[in-house]
Amino acid sequence: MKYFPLLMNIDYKKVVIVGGGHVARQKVEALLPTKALVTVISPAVTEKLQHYINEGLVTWKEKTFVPADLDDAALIFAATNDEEVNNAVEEAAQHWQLLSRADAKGRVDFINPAVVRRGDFVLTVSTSGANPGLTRQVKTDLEEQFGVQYAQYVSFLKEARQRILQEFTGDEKKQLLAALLEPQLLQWMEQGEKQKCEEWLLKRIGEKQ
Ligand SMILES: C[C@@]1(CC(=O)O)C2=NC(=C\c3[nH]c(c(CCC(=O)O)c3CC(=O)O)Cc3[nH]c(c(CC(=O)O)c3CCC(=O)O)/C=C3\N/C(=C\2)[C@@H](CCC(=O)O)[C@]3(C)CC(=O)O)/[C@H]1CCC(=O)O
Ligand SMILES: NC(=O)c1ccc[n+]([C@@H]2O[C@H](COP(=O)([O-])OP(=O)(O)OC[C@H]3O[C@@H](n4cnc5c(N)ncnc54)[C@H](O)[C@@H]3O)[C@@H](O)[C@H]2O)c1
Repeated sequence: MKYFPLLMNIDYKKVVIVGGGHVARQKVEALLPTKALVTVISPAVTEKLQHYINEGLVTWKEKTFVPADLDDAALIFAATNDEEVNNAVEEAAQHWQLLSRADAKGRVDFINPAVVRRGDFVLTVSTSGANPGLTRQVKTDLEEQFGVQYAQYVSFLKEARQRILQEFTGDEKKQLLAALLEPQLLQWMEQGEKQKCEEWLLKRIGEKQ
């Protein structure tokens, strides 16, 4: 299967997860950084999920699945350990609702990549379902390769780029945008020397207007 990768804005959209086990917990954790409105449908939930429910981060309907649970959902996760229930979720999902089945059976509108988040910097990995274990392994490698300092680095790059776009045009703009990716800036950020990055920028583009 050739999946189409994208980063989706699901803020304030309803997301229904059917099932309250470890896989449901993984899906919830992937959704937590967003402002999606998440409801879990399940007679039981894991301890971690119970914690998110207590914190008001997720709504829990303590019951078995019925089709009306999917009303108004933009995204649906069928994540129970019972293929019949996952089939019932699939049957109840409207054509305009996007469905993901954790058991990878039947209709699967989307699958979930592994995600490494460093602020605005987001790395995703998938094997298109071929081997989720490899996906996890590569994610772990990426976590090491792209450490937490990337959040600050990308935040600096964002602000610097916005200023360049506002204040320069043509070749000058192109050259400044290219210079911004000099390895030296990342090295300074890794050494905790953000000030040097700011100075570097000021030297090239002048004081803030
Ligand atoms: C990335 C990640 C995100 C997430 O879960 O959201 C994710 N699986 C993760 C881990 C993981 N999953 C499994 C293992 C055990 C090793 C193994 O079985 O290989 C491990 C490894 C571990 O946990 O260490 C078992 C498994 N997974 C699926 C099936 C059903 C099947 O393939 O038939 C079975 C067998 C169940 C059974 O035994 O019956 C199916 C899917 N899992 C996917 C995503 C989608 C394709 C991802 C891709 O393209 O590679 C897809 C198709 C659907 C979906 O769920 O979206 C998450 C990364 C963790 C992280 O981020 O750290
Ligand atoms: N995508 C992945 O990463 C991945 C990994 C492992 C397993 N899986 C698949 O996902 C399934 C779920 O795995 P798990 O580890 O979360 O299982 P689990 O046993 O921990 O959890 C299953 C959950 O489904 C709930 N449930 C059962 N019947 C229900 C119903 N009628 N209505 C609502 N909820 C119901 C249970 O209460 C439980 O909370 C597995 O069976 C497997 O097919 C996927």
